[in-house]
Amino acid sequence: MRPSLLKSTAELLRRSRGYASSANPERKVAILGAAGGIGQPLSLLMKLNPLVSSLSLYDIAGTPGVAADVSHINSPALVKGFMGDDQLGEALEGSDIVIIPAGVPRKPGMTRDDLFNINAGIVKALCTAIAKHCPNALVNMISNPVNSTVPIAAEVFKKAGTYDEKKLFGVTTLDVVRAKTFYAGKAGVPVTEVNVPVVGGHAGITILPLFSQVLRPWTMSEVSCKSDTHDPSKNATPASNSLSQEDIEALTKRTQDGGTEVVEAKAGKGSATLSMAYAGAVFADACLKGLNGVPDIVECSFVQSTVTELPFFASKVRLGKNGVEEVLGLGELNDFEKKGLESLKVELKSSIDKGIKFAHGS
Ligand SMILES: NC(=O)c1ccc[n+]([C@@H]2O[C@H](COP(=O)([O-])OP(=O)(O)OC[C@H]3O[C@@H](n4cnc5c(N)ncnc54)[C@H](O)[C@@H]3O)[C@@H](O)[C@H]2O)c1
Ligand SMILES: O=C(O)C[C@H](O)C(=O)O
Repeated sequence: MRPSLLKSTAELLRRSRGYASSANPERKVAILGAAGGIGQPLSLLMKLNPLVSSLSLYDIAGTPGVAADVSHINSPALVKGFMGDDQLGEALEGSDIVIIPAGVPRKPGMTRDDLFNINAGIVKALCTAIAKHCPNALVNMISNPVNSTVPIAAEVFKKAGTYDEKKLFGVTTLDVVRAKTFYAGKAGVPVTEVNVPVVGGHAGITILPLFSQVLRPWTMSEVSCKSDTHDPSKNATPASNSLSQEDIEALTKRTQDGGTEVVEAKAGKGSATLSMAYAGAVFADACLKGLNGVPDIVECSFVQSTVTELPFFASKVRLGKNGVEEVLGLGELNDFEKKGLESLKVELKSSIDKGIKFAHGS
């Protein structure tokens, strides 16, 4: 059979089996770094997402095995593996969302910035290919240091003439996942009744959880892989008043050091992979829902921003058909949070500047 006929037959089959509709159109998701510690469980979770019709798994090695394995799962997404530079273009072609967990992870004693020298080049090369092969895709950047890799991506896209600030996201969902879990554990409240905006960036003190705004989920109907629907009328739960300032300060530090806690526990075998895959899948699911026109999808993300004087900043973002629909403000901060906000700006600015400088080749 001719390849074009094969393709249209497969598409017809999928549609006739009810996998795509006008509300849930065909969606292609590409994962770059799919054979890695995050990439593999993330590939599994995206294969389970019913909004994905085509899943493209790319890495420099190991993807044929991962793709063959994941492809046997009886969910709708058609899985294809791609390996090496020669196949990157095909992997990206037609993608609606590109998720990037490619790059090296930390070992004990390292900061995320210590990864810059290797990961900056990887991200620059991958984003150059995205600009060429799927310039309209939403990009979910996981590779560290996120505070620098997102500005690198922006500069690469600007140079290629494809930059759209609505379509570039630093994935900071794991900070939110941790803040919710740690808060619920300490306050003794069900984790499903907790939501914590985490703002700033994704490294050390640049991670600022706003525990004064501990909210009931924004009408989250299910916990797993569901993004939150924002309802500003739902305000602080009584639980937000139940912890002492000392507890809140300890929870803030634990959230900021959450990545290091995992790096040390893994003792040289990498950083968070499973919780990150979960967080990455939650964020990608939110992006897919936004693209599909589901209203009021809100997640925290590190995006181009005017919330502060810094060009990129993580805060709550409303997602829509074009990516970022609205960057939401910080809300009211208490004195502790105001101090945290001022202290993080110097480090965050320096990481952003470092990324921009690298992208310009200086
Ligand atoms: N944003 C976050 O919250 C967060 C959380 C955890 C980890 N991370 C970061 O994610 C990255 C990946 O972590 P991991 O634990 O999966 O690492 P890993 O080493 O297990 O996997 C990385 C994968 O990237 C692949 N890779 C390397 N260069 C590539 C290229 N040019 N193109 C495509 N693939 C390439 C490798 O072959 C490997 O399979 C690290 O930078 C880590 O710091 C971010
Ligand atoms: O801590 C790391 O190096 C990985 C990641 O950024 C995390 O927060 O777990």
